Amino acid sequence: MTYRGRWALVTGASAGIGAAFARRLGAAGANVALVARRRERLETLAGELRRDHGVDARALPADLADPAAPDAILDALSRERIAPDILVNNAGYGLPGYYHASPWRAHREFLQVMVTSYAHFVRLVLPGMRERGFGRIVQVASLAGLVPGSAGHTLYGASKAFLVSFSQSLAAENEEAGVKVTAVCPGFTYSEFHDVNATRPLVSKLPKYMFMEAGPVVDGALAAVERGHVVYVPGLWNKYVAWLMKALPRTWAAKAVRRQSAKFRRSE
Ligand SMILES: NC(=O)C1=CN([C@@H]2O[C@H](COP(=O)(O)OP(=O)(O)OC[C@H]3O[C@@H](n4cnc5c(N)ncnc54)[C@H](OP(=O)(O)O)[C@@H]3O)[C@@H](O)[C@H]2O)C=CC1
Ligand SMILES: CC(=O)[C@H](N)C(=O)O
Repeated sequence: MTYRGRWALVTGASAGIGAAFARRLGAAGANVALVARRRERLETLAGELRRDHGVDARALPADLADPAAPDAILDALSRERIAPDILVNNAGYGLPGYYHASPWRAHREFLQVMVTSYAHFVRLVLPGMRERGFGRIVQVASLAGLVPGSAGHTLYGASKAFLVSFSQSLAAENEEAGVKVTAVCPGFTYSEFHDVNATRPLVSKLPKYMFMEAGPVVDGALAAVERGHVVYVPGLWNKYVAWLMKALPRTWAAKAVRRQSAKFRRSE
């Protein structure tokens, strides 16, 4: 699939899965608007995309914990007459510990980044996509959004379950308008995610077959959105876990998640 001449907006583009999306989309000919907090990383990546793929690229540093950020980003793009045909909602992190152990501000900001900013970006780009009869919306959820909640990182699985359900409704509402929507649900993926939330010592003890590189996750996600696959789980192991969690009685699945997640969720 070529996206030559189209603009993509990628959040969380300064590292990991988001940076992989930006590179794959650039390689497919898309111009790419890059959003994250680390300006220097975005500018370096924008230069790489221009140099390696001959596409246009913009660095748009922003903290998505700021409720005004999505409007400011789309206003900046609109001033340059840029209207995204592709949105990759990806920015995210894990907030370790039990719910009562973090202040409400930490939870409020988490929900702003992981849930509200996603919904806000979609609302800002969707009308234009529908008018043009073309749109691709990829929302990076997680396998954690398809399984019962774990102890620790309390809002994480819930935020990802929201993205799965939100994407399903968006797909149903917009299929006729030429707008395709996919929630991609990776399992453990090599990125900075587990360094940022200081769980690397825990997850590094997990079997390697539980992990995937970001590139194949992204390749699968882009192929999934093109074929209209609304909830996409990359990798055989993750597909097996998703299937097992659906096949088991809920109480058994919840017990299994509780047992397994104790190995990689921080309780403090
Ligand atoms: N890695 C994994 O095992 C899995 C990850 N996921 C999901 O994938 C997505 C990407 O994570 P991943 O690539 O792994 O992790 P990384 O930590 O490598 O990348 C996270 C990205 O999100 C950005 N980000 C974080 N907080 C903010 C903020 N407040 N404002 C703007 N940007 C922000 C970071 O940029 P910066 O710090 O520069 O702001 C960075 O670009 C997340 O939604 C995560 O939940 C899902 C399943 C598995
Ligand atoms: C980052 C992830 O979503 C991973 N599956 C985890 O739960 O840590």
